[in-house]
Amino acid sequence: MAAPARKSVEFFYDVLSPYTWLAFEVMCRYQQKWNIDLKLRPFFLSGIMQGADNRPPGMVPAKATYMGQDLKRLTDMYQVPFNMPSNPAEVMFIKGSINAGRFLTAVDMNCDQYLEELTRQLFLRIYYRDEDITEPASLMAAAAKAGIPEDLTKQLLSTLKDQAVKDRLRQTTQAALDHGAFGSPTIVAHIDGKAQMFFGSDRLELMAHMLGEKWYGPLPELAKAKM
Ligand SMILES: N[C@@H](CCC(=O)N[C@@H](CS)C(=O)NCC(=O)O)C(=O)O
Repeated sequence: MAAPARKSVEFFYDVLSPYTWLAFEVMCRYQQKWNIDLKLRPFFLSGIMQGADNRPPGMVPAKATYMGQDLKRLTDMYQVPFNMPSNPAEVMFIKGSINAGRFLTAVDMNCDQYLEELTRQLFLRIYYRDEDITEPASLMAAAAKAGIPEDLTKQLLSTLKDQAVKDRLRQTTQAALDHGAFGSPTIVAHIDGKAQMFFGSDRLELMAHMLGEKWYGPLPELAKAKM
């Protein structure tokens, strides 16, 4: 009997979103375990908020307070080394992620073998070491940790204002909006010819159910070792 066809799962994300880091790490843990092709698709969360007429939950003071506690508990459970930056409002609402989004897009367009590790390194910068992700030197440092050769990084950084890169980031953002996105992470699983959209790091169990895959929790390796 032929093996069942692999299902494709698109992971739309912006590294400015701390919940997205959780979902990203869990999806990376599961990508070899499940019969899926995981496609990382960097988008621009501000564009999503605008396009969906939404606003970041962190702008509502009670939600911001709750999110701080929620993320602390969740990141412990998910084993993701999260630290809230010293000035989260500056990081999220002033500095933003346009350069990081364009850099991830350029990497996706030219050398996507580095995309997963570069994404992780950018998350580590903002949400572990409280470091900048907007300046070219910051992107250089993340790229070096992700193993991208220095000359290639310089060349990619020189394309951040190119129309092709801007258009691609805009198109990816629009593609997510077309699937009904209103925040990050937005995950689109293509199941039996139908695109199913899931929002949030807390919908992965549901997505596994829809995919017909087994869910072992956020730490599948540990769960396996215990069995
Ligand atoms: N419940 C979701 C929350 C994810 C979330 O709040 N994401 C933010 C960015 S950090 C967002 O885009 N929120 C849009 C909204 O809540 O409408 C989870 O656990 O992952």
